[in-house]
Amino acid sequence: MNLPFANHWLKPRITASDEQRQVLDSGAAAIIISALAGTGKTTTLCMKACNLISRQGGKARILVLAYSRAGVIAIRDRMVRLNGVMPEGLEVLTIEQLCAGLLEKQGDPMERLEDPVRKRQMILQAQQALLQDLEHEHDLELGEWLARDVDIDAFLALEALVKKRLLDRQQQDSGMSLHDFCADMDLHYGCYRLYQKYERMRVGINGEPGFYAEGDCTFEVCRQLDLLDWDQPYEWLQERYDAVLFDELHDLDEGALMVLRKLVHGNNGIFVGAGDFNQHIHEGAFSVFGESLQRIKAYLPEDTEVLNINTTRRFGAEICNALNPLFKVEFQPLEEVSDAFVPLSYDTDLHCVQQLVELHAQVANGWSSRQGRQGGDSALNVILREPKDSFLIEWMFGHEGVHYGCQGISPFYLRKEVALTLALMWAIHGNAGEKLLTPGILSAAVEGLAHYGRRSLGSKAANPDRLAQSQFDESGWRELPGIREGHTVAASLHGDIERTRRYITYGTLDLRAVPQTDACAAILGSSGPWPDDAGEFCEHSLLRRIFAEAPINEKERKACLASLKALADLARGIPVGEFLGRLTLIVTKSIEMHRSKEPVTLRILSIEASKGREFMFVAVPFVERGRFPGPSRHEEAYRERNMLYVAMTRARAALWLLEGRAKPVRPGPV
Ligand SMILES: Nc1ncnc2c1ncn2[C@@H]1O[C@H](COP(=O)(O)OP(=O)(O)OP(=O)(O)O)[C@@H](O)[C@H]1O
Repeated sequence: MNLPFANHWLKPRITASDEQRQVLDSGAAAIIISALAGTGKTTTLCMKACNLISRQGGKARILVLAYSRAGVIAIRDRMVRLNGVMPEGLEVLTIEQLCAGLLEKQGDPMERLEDPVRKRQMILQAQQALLQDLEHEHDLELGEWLARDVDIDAFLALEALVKKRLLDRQQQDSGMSLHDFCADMDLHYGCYRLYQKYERMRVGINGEPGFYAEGDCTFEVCRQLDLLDWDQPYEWLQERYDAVLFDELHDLDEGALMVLRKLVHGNNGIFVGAGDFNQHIHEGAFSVFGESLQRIKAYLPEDTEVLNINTTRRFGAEICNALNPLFKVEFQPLEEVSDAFVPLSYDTDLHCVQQLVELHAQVANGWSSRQGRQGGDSALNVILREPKDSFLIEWMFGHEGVHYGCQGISPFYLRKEVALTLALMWAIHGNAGEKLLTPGILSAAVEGLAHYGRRSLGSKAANPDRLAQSQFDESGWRELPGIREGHTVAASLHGDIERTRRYITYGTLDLRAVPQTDACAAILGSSGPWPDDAGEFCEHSLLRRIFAEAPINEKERKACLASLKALADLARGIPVGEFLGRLTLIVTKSIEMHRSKEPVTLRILSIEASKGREFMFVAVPFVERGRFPGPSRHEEAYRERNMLYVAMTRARAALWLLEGRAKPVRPGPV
């Protein structure tokens, strides 16, 4: 195939199109731009920001918000492309970052909770505390439900829903009992009660949260706003900016909308928001965009203008023609833009990755030599639905000596569950004096050991007196090694197999310690025989036991087992020593290339990391019905469709769609 040669993306001259000009020239106090991917929404917001700044002699304070971190990166990128540098006076943040900043300014202590295992522990303590409370309440059904294992995933989904949709407030306004409200909204009553207990413990009796997990800062600001009358000003968002611009309006939930409303009504100049409902991909989240554009408009001034931009500036007619029937949308291309859409079929995963290797060679050699590596980004960007799909890609490209980078996912050998498996392989089969694995892999393995074994936890029950006072008992956590300590331990294990064995068995390098009793220690204690085939090793029942017993939620457990399977598929038929040797070679070569700043010619990205961004050459592999788009409940099916839409709309020059021959997605619609 001849790669398209087009000037539009080699020397982009960015002057506002007529559609964009409407936004720049509008005198409305608020504007909503509703448009498809690549039509220039982010660029238009950046143009508007530059316009306002220059009109105010460079003195304007402008807040540009995005829902996701990837969205923030995209705004910065477009701004630099447009303006050369980030203008002064511009703040680019996610809503959660904005809210975290406000809480910090208020002087609240801001402990962040990012560790999912610790969060799980908190939920289980809330369960214990609620069970204690129930001694005074005779609700047999709830008692029985609570006495069983709590489904952590269900809890997290309900928590996200309650916080994003501000359901507590809705329940109070409804006047219904919690029981009736849950029945009415199809929510699990027991789970809601548990959520309330967890929140009570998180926030404490004095209303000062002990910690903030992702989403809690926005929720806290919403709680503060809720205490105000509808039109009462909120000083932290009052007259702070000359304009507020919002990208990714399609992801807006009720909580974010509440914050946005206060910004818009707080004398912060004009408001411009942009969104594309097809890109709403947040799990279990709720969008007020799309059908309910009215909901947003109700929060904005009366003269809010809705403007549509139909012409995509990212890609040309070929990609538009592929997308329109597949997603039932109406992309309009610019005539002068040439692009290529190339559908390919594969029979097996190996066949799919072999085609990626060929495409990469075509892109890296053909294209960059024609451009003398001057013409911008000549990497192939592979966008994946599932992290497990990167194993075979990394393994094959690693063997080819290709310098690749991962965004939104870690290289497979640095994922905790994989690194732990590799360390166990080495500890069992390795020989003294060998320098297999790298300090980075061992560091991830030490993290894995703490994460899946959670060794010092669980042995110590939470203090019932603290629980009775609605307080978490975190004493067990303080004993766990911190991340820095983990790195130091890992560095001392590198090349020292005896020490590694000891660390896995005892969970410490302290010679007075007693052996652990968990699955990892059991593996080293077992007399074997352990298979020498690296693939069979990964499938061993004792290894699976680590993840079966780990204090993780079902989603993570499934992901760990999927990782093990993907690793087993790579390693099958290769003796452990050879497998670890080959892997170590790939990793050390990659570290060398990174150190010598060799350009990355292959990028592997998650959908989330690709959102809001664009690349010259994009391949979307492993596209099959039931895989990508994946299986989902009816209400979540739009999400799978939208993820494919996001992946397929990232290309500027060429898009390769690799579809499973047995279950292709085309002709569609998805
Ligand atoms: N007026 C213009 N002239 C030339 N190029 C433009 C213009 N407006 C936008 N572009 C280019 O079009 C491409 C898409 O723009 P942008 O990323 O802003 O679109 P978007 O609608 O925000 O995309 P997404 O929906 O994926 O977030 C970018 O390469 C941008 O530089």
